[in-house]
Formats: sequence, C-alpha cells, structure tokens
Amino acid sequence: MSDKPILSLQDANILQGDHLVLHDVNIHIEEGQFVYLIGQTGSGKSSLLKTLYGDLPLKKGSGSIVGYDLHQLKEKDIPYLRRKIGVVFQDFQLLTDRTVHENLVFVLKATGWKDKKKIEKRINEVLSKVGMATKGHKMPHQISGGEQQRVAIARALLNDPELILADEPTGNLDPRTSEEIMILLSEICQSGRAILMATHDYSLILKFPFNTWKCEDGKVVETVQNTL
Ligand SMILES: Nc1ncnc2c1ncn2[C@@H]1O[C@H](COP(=O)(O)OP(=O)(O)OP(=O)(O)O)[C@@H](O)[C@H]1O
Repeated sequence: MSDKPILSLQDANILQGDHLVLHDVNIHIEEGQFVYLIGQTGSGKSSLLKTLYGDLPLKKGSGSIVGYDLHQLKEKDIPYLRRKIGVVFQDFQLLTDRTVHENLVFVLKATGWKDKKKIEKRINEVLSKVGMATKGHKMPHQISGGEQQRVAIARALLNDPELILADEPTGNLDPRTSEEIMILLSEICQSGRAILMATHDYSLILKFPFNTWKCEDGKVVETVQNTL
C-alpha cells in the first residue's frame, strides 16, 4: 500500500445552502484504507459524502478527491469524477424498469463504453465479484434487498474506482445480510480500493474494525472504538 492520498479535505466547511453543517473539516484517506463515518441523525454524514461526490459545492477550504480539486470542480467535471468513484446508497437506487444486466449496461454506456464484447466481459466480472453472476436476467423486484445491494456494489465497481463512498449501505438490510455486505466491502478494500462508509450500525464496526470518524457538534473527529 502506498501513501497516495485518494481523498483529502483541509479546513473545509460543509454547507446545505446557507446552513453550515460541518466546519474546519480535516480528513485524509489513502489507497486501500477503510474508514467509517458515524454520528447522530442530522450530524452531517450525508452532507459530507455529497460534497465529496460533487452534489454539494465546496465553498470554503480545500479538498481533493481521486485527483480532482473539489474547490475548482465545474458542473462538466462531475460525470468524470463519478467515473473514478463508486457511490452506494442505502436504498440501492437500481432502475426498476430493467434487469440487473440492463442496469449495468446503462451505466457503462452512459460512461462511454461502446464495445459490446468488452461491456459483456466487464458485467460478468463485476457480477461474479459480488456473487450475482447467475442473476443478471432478474428484475430488481425479483431479488432480495441484500442481492439488490450486491448489484448496486457491482454497479459501483464497473469503472474500477479508486474510492467507494457508501452512505449507510446496510441501513435497509437484516444483520446477517449486513455482515455479508461488509465482507464483500472488506474484500473490495483489500484489493486496493479505499472505502468511506457512513453507518449507524455500531455492531458492524465492532465486528469489522476500521478507522472511524465521527460527526459531532459541527466537527469531524477521529474516534476510537471504546468511546463509540
Ligand atoms: N437538502 C437539504 N436542504 C437543507 N438542509 C438539509 C438538506 N439535507 C440535509 N440538511 C440538513 O443538514 C444537516 C445534516 O444532514 P445530513 O443529512 O447530512 O445528516 P446525516 O448525518 O447524514 O443524517 P442521517 O443519519 O439521518 O442520514 C441537518 O441539519 C439537515 O437538516
């Protein structure tokens, strides 16, 4: 593992419109690192992640993510930034009117892939990686929540991202399925990708211990497990 920074914020303010959610945020993630983001409801976890994937502007402070300067980020840069990071949400956000396979084709075509053979090869690779190789023909409503999240993770992996941002990816899943998703995310991390994951599930943190940042009183602080 090198010490190449995949993500860093210096003295950053996180805003929702005029509302200051977090101030003077200083964080840093390197290649292959797994970091949890915790904090009470409304403490700013999603707002921080949104700033990182370009959904909220960084107006004060500096920040870089997978080589992009967040302060200089233009609307036209956002699709390119999103190809270098994978984003996973609590509610999976699959397109419900098409199969698993078609969901993945859609993303590849939207991100510039044209060669049919390469598209098929990549889809097989990511579906195999998440244990869903035989389910490509299913509609999202024909598979379980855990399986839908596996597909959403496969979708996040399509463009081989250096970083995955996951906003409560186990929030809609039962404890056993949550653990399976954590095992999958841990394996993805071991293969060299960095992961920043917002969660409310402290039992997962205890079972899969990684560095933890807490949003509290408008700040992000590094925390240790016995003070969770
Ligand atoms: N779209 C929005 N417009 C204005 N304010 C918002 C918006 N979304 C969130 N906020 C406010 O920003 C603050 C942080 O919310 P955020 O969603 O980032 O918290 P969170 O830690 O992710 O919460 P949760 O654990 O419930 O998902 C809250 O005060 C919230 O009310």
